[in-house]
Amino acid sequence: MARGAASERDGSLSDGVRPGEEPADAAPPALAIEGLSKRFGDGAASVLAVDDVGLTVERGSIVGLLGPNGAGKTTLIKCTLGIVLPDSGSVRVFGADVTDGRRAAYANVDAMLEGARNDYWRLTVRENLRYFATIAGVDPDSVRGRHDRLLDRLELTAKADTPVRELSRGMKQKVSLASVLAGGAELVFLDEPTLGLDVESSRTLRRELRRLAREEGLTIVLSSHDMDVVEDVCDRVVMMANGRIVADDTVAALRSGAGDVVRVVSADVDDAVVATLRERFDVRGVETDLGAVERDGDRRDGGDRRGPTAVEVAAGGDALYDLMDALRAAGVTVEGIETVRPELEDVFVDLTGVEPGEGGSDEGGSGEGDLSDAAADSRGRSP
Ligand SMILES: Nc1ncnc2c1ncn2[C@@H]1O[C@H](COP(=O)(O)OP(=O)(O)OP(=O)(O)O)[C@@H](O)[C@H]1O
Repeated sequence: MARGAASERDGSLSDGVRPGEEPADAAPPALAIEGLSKRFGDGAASVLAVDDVGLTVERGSIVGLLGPNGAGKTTLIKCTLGIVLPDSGSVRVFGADVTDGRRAAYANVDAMLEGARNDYWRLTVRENLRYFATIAGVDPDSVRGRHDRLLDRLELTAKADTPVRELSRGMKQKVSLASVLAGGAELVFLDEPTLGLDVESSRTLRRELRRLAREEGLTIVLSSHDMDVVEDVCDRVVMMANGRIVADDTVAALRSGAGDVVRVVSADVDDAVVATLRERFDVRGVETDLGAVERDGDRRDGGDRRGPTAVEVAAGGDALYDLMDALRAAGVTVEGIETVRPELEDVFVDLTGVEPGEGGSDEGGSGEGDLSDAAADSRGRSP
């Protein structure tokens, strides 16, 4: 995003309190969205991509935006960034209404949308950081120390003077993140920031995101289909489906609120028993004697399976008694029973009806190019 006279702080991203200002705890949130709606097209063929969404993101927090393909995440982010004009609703960034003054409101906002595509590949890593600091309105010499720290923490120091085009994909992605942070943005939108990264690079990037939020007060809105990344990094998760927010809570609260799932172990649990249970209960997983787990019909075991030995069933409260009755009626001698904590992925499937990364009610894309194109346009650059 174009940034105006961005701050030239060299060690911290957070504003602190200046004389005459309200204390930090009274400061407006980094992002406040109210009643935001966006419909594409007219008449019967129109799509209500975002449907009356309200969302507040506190300073220094990391919020994960999740949802199946077509849920409205991209449109919501585009509306928030001013790339798409919403039909109704308001967006305030650090208290500033974006319709009152776009340039000022977005002064400390930036976005990394599909990673490496936004960098200048012919420039070196350090030249990219200096360039993006400059277009953010910051003298690059004044933030040299900040750039050194970013390069160090993202393990890019050895490549600082290498043209970006010569780097691996993972490194390019880390350069993109560094570029986004080079000018001192205080609110950043990161679209699939770890997509395609190897395990080590992903870990480095996650660690740096956590540190930036915790130590420097950076506010991050992160969209990802990777539940591990979301669990690892995000303070809070906002799930969207069909243009609406269907859940907004911490990972722990979402998992604990998902209801009890019990795991029943027994040599008597075979395919016939599982089929019987499926008629009355929500069977979440089946564990075979080979140790493979089948979830929601997606079998991942090999060919030589002899049959399940454990089954996971959603059975909180009275349903547990019903389950025990059903097992007894099916001639199953229970060898072990335990409560299983649902994964964030289970919560996602429950709320949206689809697996992460799959389409929701609409398989169509945005129809107007992806976010990375929009971001590149808004920043006036091309790789
Ligand atoms: N420019 C457009 N014209 C028409 N329909 C659009 C346009 N942009 C988005 N849509 C529709 O709006 C809905 C929400 O799309 P959006 O891209 O915001 O979802 P998403 O959650 O970001 O999906 P993904 O995970 O695939 O990126 C979809 O039905 C999509 O087809």
